[in-house]
Amino acid sequence: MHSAQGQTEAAAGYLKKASRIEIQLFNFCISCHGSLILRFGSMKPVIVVHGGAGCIFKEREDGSRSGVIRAALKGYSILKQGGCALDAVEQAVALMEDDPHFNAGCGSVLNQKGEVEMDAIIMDGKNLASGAVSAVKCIANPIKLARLVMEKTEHMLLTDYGAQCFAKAMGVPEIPGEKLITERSRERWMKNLEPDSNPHKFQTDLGTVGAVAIDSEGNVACATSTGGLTNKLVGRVGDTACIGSGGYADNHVGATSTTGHGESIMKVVLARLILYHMEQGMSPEEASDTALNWMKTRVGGLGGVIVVSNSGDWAARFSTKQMSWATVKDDQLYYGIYTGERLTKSFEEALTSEGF
Ligand SMILES: NC(=O)C[C@H](N)C(=O)O
Repeated sequence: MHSAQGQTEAAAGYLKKASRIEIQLFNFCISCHGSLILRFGSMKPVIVVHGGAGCIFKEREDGSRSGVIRAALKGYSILKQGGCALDAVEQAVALMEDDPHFNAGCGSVLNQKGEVEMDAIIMDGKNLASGAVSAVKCIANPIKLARLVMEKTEHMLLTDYGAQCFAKAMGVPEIPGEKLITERSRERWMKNLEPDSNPHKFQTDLGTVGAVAIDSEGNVACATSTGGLTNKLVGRVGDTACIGSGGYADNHVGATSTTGHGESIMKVVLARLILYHMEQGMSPEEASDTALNWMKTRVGGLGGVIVVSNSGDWAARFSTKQMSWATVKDDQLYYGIYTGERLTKSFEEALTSEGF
């Protein structure tokens, strides 16, 4: 009896192993609707980035547009050279963190005390590994620290002082907080401190950054980074650092990165909700619209999302007035800011015009 059971278990174990070997050899996956996606050879890489949903002031439009285009070109170049989705999203987001047009890294909005406190998350769709940091100060690229949390610790989220100690231990250079503060974010912070101010008016100019990608091996990844909300309470942690809210990536479905009103995004767990709708058979676009609409009607929150599916379909959708976004697929760049806007250029032409 025992030995028969033992044999059965051994056979089951062998089968598990055998099917795993097959999966590695042929790299196929069974989608949620039961259809078989065979990926002999390689996937076409795709990257989608966003520079935040909200209301982008006229004077910031050009900078915002060129910032997302540059980030998408950077990420796609990595993918085109055979780099992995994780590297592509990390580098694309780091580029936007360094760009003062966005509310992430340098250019982040200020908390009530006039300091920059940043949140970031990265996730690997291959094994669902993820790393995040929240309320971090005095580092240039929170997304790189989030990746170190993912790769060098057994944890998924480090915050504030602990994250700072970890950064030090990892040799991440500390920079003066002042270096992350732009004239614009200081002005806005001061305006919001005036007794008759309306901080909500300025919350519409959000500017969080994010990226999702699929690489030639069919692996997906996401990354999101933000300074959060203007004049937020010290220690406020937003959606960006929270897995399933600020982003989610799973090779079985796809990857998504979100932006918008963080507390609303957390209430509906927006990133995972989109992937859930895709598991139920919706396209990235339908899933995004359904989830954004749900967030609007259920909790009155507005936002934007970017999505890539595990078959390389993508979407950039928002319920706010604007969201800057850019995508590269099949060596073609697509980008826009306004609802319905979809401009296009070849990858090569864009590389030249952006001076890469
Ligand atoms: N700009 C944003 O997207 C804000 C971010 N979701 C937050 O609430 O922290």
